[in-house]
Amino acid sequence: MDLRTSINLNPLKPYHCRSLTSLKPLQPHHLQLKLFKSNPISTKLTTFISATSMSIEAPPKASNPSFLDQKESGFLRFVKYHGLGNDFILVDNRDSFEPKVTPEQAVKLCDRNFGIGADGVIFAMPGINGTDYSMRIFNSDGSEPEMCGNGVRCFARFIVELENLQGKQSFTVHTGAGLIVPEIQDDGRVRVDMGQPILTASDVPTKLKATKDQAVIKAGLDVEGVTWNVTCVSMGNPHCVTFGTTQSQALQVDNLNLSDLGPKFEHHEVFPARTNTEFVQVFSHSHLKMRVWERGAGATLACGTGACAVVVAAVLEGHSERNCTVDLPGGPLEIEWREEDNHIYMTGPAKVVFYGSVSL
Ligand SMILES: N[C@H](CCC[C@H](N)C(=O)O)C(=O)O
Repeated sequence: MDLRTSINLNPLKPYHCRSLTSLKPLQPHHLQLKLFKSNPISTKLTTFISATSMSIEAPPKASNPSFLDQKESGFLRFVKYHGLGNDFILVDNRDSFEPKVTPEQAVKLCDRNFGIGADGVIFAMPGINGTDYSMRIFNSDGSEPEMCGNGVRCFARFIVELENLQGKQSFTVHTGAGLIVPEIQDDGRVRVDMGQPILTASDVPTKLKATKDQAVIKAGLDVEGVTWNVTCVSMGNPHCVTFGTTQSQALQVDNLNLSDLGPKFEHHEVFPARTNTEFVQVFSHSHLKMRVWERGAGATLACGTGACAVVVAAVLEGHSERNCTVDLPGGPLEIEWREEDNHIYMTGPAKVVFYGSVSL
């Protein structure tokens, strides 16, 4: 893999690194860093930099689409985005329903040591059944989830760049979770209609016995001898939300060892499609804090669908109101589970990190 990166990034947050032994290590000469002082399109000046010193400005304005239009044979152009540190490689796939990157290539691209580094790869594809666009995503382990909340905010910003749109914009997006409608707000954040939560146990899916109206609410889940109280919610993708164990009802989420706990939930036999797991601390009836172990991606800095599932579980268990701020390690999301239409609305940022091209 030959990686060429034109960097317009804010200082990268320290990320967890994934070690994948199956990858051939990149040779130093493979990595050609180009620092664009401004918009990568118009810049003639490129400065080759030593890796030790980088003073980098964010681009003065979003790049216009010609960066992505330029076709370098054998190279895939991409834009790196993040939503509260949950980061993605975005690919302009509007000309085809066939992803330009295979799941196996996605694993290599997502690797934080030998690739670009990301929690997933997201494809902007043509619309389906009359929607403006469709979105597909591969997790960093190559699996394909139904939906991604932080990802769809990045997707919306990406579309604005590609189509050179200005101001408030809203699109219809077909996803594995059904119709999703993101809207760019005046302050640049993205508000997303995430649809309705799915609570029927068999649809999450989970084999746990329903505790109320076919839903699994505050049920006991045994994880290596410890019984956790869990509520299971699907946002198109499965979530297991816990506020504590039968021994300790009030979690201190910063004290949890997610690397140890997370996989035990993700691969638990009661979750036939695996699960994302959210560990939640309640600050007040409108303020929650969570950490997440994501299916197919591990501990991430944020999870949009997870934050939605957390508010649903918090309301159902009586911990919170329907309007909440959810603090994630990467920052806060505003979540509203609206009673009138039973839809969940998520509002949060999505930021460009850098533009690049990579040979597959
Ligand atoms: N790993 C998740 C997909 C990404 C969800 C998360 N990044 C979000 O923002 O919703 C899954 O396999 O269901």
